[in-house]
Amino acid sequence: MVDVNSSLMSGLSGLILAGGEGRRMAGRDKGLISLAQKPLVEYAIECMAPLVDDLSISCNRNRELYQDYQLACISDELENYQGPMAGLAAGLRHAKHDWLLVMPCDTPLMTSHVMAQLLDCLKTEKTRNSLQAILFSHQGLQPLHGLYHKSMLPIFEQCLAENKNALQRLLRSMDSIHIHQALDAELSFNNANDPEELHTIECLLADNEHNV
Ligand SMILES: Nc1nc2c(ncn2[C@@H]2O[C@H](COP(=O)(O)OP(=O)(O)OP(=O)(O)O)[C@@H](O)[C@H]2O)c(=O)[nH]1
Repeated sequence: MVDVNSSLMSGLSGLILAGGEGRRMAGRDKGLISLAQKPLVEYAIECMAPLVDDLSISCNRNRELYQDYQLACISDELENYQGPMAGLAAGLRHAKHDWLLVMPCDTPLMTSHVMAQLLDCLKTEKTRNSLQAILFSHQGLQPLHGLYHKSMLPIFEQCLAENKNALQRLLRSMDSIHIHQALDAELSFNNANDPEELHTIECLLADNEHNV
């Protein structure tokens, strides 16, 4: 298990992606959907807050509700929904620091301990200077849980301008990406795309609490 405190670094920005259309959730704003009486975005805030010193929410609707969390709310500044790459670009544009730690709002079982593994990969000067992104692999590449460097911003902007917003395809074509095999992360990447998956996660959460 990674020690979160030893992984803390000064000068890290954070972003929670909550700006999607939620079509598989009947168009509902996923970050605000309740799981065990708590909106999904709150799970992500609790996971990220111990790790970063400048946390923002990427949201395109219900700004007034997200503002209750006293965090900066960043919209994509693009017409229509162009996918998570648009949220990442806006997040990097507004980030105070060179590195941005990112997670989506729909993985409430993700923990600070697992996310901190990415910070450990940043510890050596050599790694820090040569990389543009550090991402998890867990049953495949997980581009929405990662560390992105500011130098990715022009790349994202160009892709978006050319309507090439497939994140996986872009990242797989780059060699300045480090991929870290996630440890102790059996359930952490389970995401709630639709009501059925949300129910499954609710049961897992109840089991977890029961076993503590
Ligand atoms: N800022 C921003 N975030 C997005 C956008 N699309 C998806 N996301 C976020 O990326 C994560 C994964 O989103 P998906 O489940 O693939 O897409 P979604 O729009 O939320 O849901 P569907 O419409 O059902 O695909 C979630 O945290 C979303 O909030 C977007 O256009 N802008």
